[in-house]
Amino acid sequence: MVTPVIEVADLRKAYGRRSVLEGVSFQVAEGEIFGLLGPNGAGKTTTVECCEGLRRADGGSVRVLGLDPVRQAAQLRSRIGVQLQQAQLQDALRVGEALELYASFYPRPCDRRELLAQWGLADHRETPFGKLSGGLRQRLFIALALVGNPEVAFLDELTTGLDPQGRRDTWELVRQVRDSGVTVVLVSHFMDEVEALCDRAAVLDGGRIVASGTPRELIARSGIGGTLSFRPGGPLDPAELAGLPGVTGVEESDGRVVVSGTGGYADEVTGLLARRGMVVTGLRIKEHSLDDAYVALTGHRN
Ligand SMILES: Nc1ncnc2c1ncn2[C@@H]1O[C@H](COP(=O)(O)OP(=O)(O)OP(=O)(O)O)[C@@H](O)[C@H]1O
Repeated sequence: MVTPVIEVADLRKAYGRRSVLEGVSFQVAEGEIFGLLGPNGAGKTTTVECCEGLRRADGGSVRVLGLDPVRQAAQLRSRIGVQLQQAQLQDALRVGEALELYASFYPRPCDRRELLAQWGLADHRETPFGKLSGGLRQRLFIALALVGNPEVAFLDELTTGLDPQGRRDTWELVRQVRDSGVTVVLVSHFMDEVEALCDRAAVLDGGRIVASGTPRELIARSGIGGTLSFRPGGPLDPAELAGLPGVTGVEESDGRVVVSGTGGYADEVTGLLARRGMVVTGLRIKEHSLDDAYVALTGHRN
């Protein structure tokens, strides 16, 4: 990895006697969308707040853009953008006023008109915060995180409260933000979101990172594999299939053969069928999703 934008090493944090982070380490590269996943209470927000300089770690080290978020807070603050998890604004504050207020905290804020248009808020410039729908509030919070032209944006619960189309639109906008050179750290509960959006992700559980990598790597690492099923055109010995590398199970029902496996098991099965000259029909391959991998890695249903 080229010089990482975020370097977290052996991060430790306790609230009173309760240890929440027990040696968390990960790195985020420039210009990537990095996801932080984990069950409720896993310590995601605490980790991100240590990166933002909002919380002081008990041990370990955190560097963001090469800066110590606590000791060099003033320098860092102007270079990062933060979407607060349960952010609230005064009901009477208008959308345009909120953006101007947040822009005033930064030395090089972006063009507010463009930002409003980009996030579909142009027609709501004069709308008071209290009158915005849940979806528009969410878009405003994201816009507020970006108004300072940050080099790193921390987005927490990005699409909570958005409808399916709104979520997809938001993902596309976040990709554009990434493509413009901003590094994005995304705290998310939604596996489909991480799978669709993140270049890499880390799974936090029990105060530690239990796995990290691209969504594909996380699925592969969880060892859950997938299934391949078909109707054979002639007799086939299930024991022969079961003996192939990566195959973890073979079942037959209703004339269909269902082979489960991991790694390159599917290539092994199709190779065997080809060697036997076996014609099959109704071939289906089902790969497991990041959702399945998450359950396998953490033992929690999301
Ligand atoms: N200020 C605090 N004082 C005491 N305990 C806290 C404090 N903040 C968080 N905690 C506890 O620390 C644990 C980790 O919280 P944190 O918010 O970091 O987790 P999270 O993974 O972001 O959870 P969620 O997905 O529910 O937002 C939780 O059990 C929480 O109750």
